[in-house]
Amino acid sequence: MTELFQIKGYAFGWMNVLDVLVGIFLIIQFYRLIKRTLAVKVFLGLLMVCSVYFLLRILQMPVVYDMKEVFQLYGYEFRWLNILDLLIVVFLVIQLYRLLQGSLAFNIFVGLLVVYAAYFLVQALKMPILTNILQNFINVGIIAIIIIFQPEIRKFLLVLGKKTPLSKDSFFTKLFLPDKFKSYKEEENIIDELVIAVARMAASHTGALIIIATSYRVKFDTASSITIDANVSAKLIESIFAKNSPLHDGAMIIIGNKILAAKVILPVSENPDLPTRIGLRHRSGVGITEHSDNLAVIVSEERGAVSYAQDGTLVQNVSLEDLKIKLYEVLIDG
Ligand SMILES: Nc1ncnc2c1ncn2[C@@H]1O[C@H](COP(=O)(O)OP(=O)(O)OP(=O)(O)O)[C@@H](O)[C@H]1O
Repeated sequence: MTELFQIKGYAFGWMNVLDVLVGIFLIIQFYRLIKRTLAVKVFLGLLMVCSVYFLLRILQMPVVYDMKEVFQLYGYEFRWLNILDLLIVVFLVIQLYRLLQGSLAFNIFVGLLVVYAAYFLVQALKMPILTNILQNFINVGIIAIIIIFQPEIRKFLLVLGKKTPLSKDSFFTKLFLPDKFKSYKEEENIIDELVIAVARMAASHTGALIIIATSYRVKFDTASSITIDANVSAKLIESIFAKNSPLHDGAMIIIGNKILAAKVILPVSENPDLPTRIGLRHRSGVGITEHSDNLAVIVSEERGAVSYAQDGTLVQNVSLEDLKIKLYEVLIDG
């Protein structure tokens, strides 16, 4: 095939262009296929990691790499890219620490770091047998890490995916996906109705557990639940959670603009770091958010306080204003 153009010594032909176009087409098709599911957040997270990876690869191209040194320290030369590299690594380690903090995986993470440190130590001390053993351990360790940290890796990619340029209000989305740039009247109405209901239930100490599911594939036990399938309205929410209502026990699931079900039994969180005084309503609210990007809104019957749970973290005693901001973040910015 004839050569079309050259970039930094690389020749590009028609096939390369076709290759890129087919690649882009497949990515767009795949995105459209999964855009209403939770997987889209993971996919966007992966896309972001890949983009950063390619960016870093490109930055290491000789032309860029030959930039002038910044300074010298004990005979080592430091370049701008070394500093950027270091900053990115520090940022990632901090993010990883924040993500794992408080979970069982954190101890495993520290254990793995110790193995790594030991490996570098025995290597520096030129102890071949130990070096070999630890090296093999580390090689297998990569697969072990993926298996052990599967929920955390998923959560990490979800967090990244939420902040990608494809978020609803990003410049990129407005420019290239104008159908997403619509008015959010319906979502704003849902938020208003929810906040009104929560305010009234908190004032009357009516216990409530509302799950706002952002993915259509929310999994819950349907055997015990009652299907509602009605528009979200403050009055309906209040009547469901009213103390003498036969539907008040358990959680309510909201998906899109519909109250999908009530009386739902959710998985209870087993996180030992949750405050000991909280009961099952709060624990099950946290439980449903641990491996999904649902938001749980909880009104305490005992204290009349409002809390929400997201990504397995419980935020207690939030004001109605804070709740509204969180709902905007989940339903509109998400
Ligand atoms: N697994 C579950 N899934 C959904 N809802 C649950 C679950 N377990 C308990 N609940 C709800 O929580 C209620 C019991 O709340 P409990 O007093 O144990 O929790 P709490 O967190 O202390 O809340 P409160 O502050 O309102 O008392 C039950 O009546 C039921 O409605």
